[in-house]
Amino acid sequence: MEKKSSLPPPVLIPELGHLFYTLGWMTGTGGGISIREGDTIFVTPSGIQKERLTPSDLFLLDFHTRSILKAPTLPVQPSACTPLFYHCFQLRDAGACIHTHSQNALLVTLIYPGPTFTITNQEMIKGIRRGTHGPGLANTDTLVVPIIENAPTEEDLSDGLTQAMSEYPDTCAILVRNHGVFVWGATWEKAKTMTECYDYLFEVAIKMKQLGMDPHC
Ligand SMILES: CSC[C@@H](O)[C@@H](O)C(=O)COP(=O)(O)O
Ligand SMILES: [Zn+2]
Repeated sequence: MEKKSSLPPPVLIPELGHLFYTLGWMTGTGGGISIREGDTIFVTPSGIQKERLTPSDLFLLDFHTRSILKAPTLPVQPSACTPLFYHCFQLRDAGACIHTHSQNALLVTLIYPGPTFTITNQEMIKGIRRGTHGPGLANTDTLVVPIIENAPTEEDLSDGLTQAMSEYPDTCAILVRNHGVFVWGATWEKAKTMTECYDYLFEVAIKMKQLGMDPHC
């Protein structure tokens, strides 16, 4: 059983931003984090260093109307990823969504030129769920992650993201070529641990290919 965090999202999100920056997932202001708590969506501000966020930097939005309930005092907009986070909340019933610019995520989109990343026979596949609320996969299952093409703005990724969500109903992640990955989960803990498992598997696949090995065996 997972321990429930008592940290409110405005405290938790800056902590996660700092951690993800140290992992190289959210450098140069890239990436984003959003958490849903009931009818309130907490989202990172646009263009702000993720490792330096404070609780007062977070936006609070209404889940149904998308209107801003609370904004930082700084002249700043909610993350450009906000429409994509909403797709995760509204189409996949996510409780949290993490967008990283991890180089592992980016590189697999280059070494898998087709529409999906796949890997099998890895222990860490067991850390990924079949759909937002489904059971964990088996280590012998083939993990499939759709890859969509990048676009000039984050908002332009909406069509590709929603199409991939409907074509791959079991996935909890979507890769964006030359860009990064969106991962969601039922809770922030599940979104975080699955992002870690996905990133680990992306890195393993890159290294296997470098060694001339096949990630599908
Ligand atoms: C380094 S700029 C990256 C952005 O264009 C975007 O891809 C991103 O991930 C973050 O957008 P933001 O609006 O700052 O939350
Ligand atoms: Zn991005």
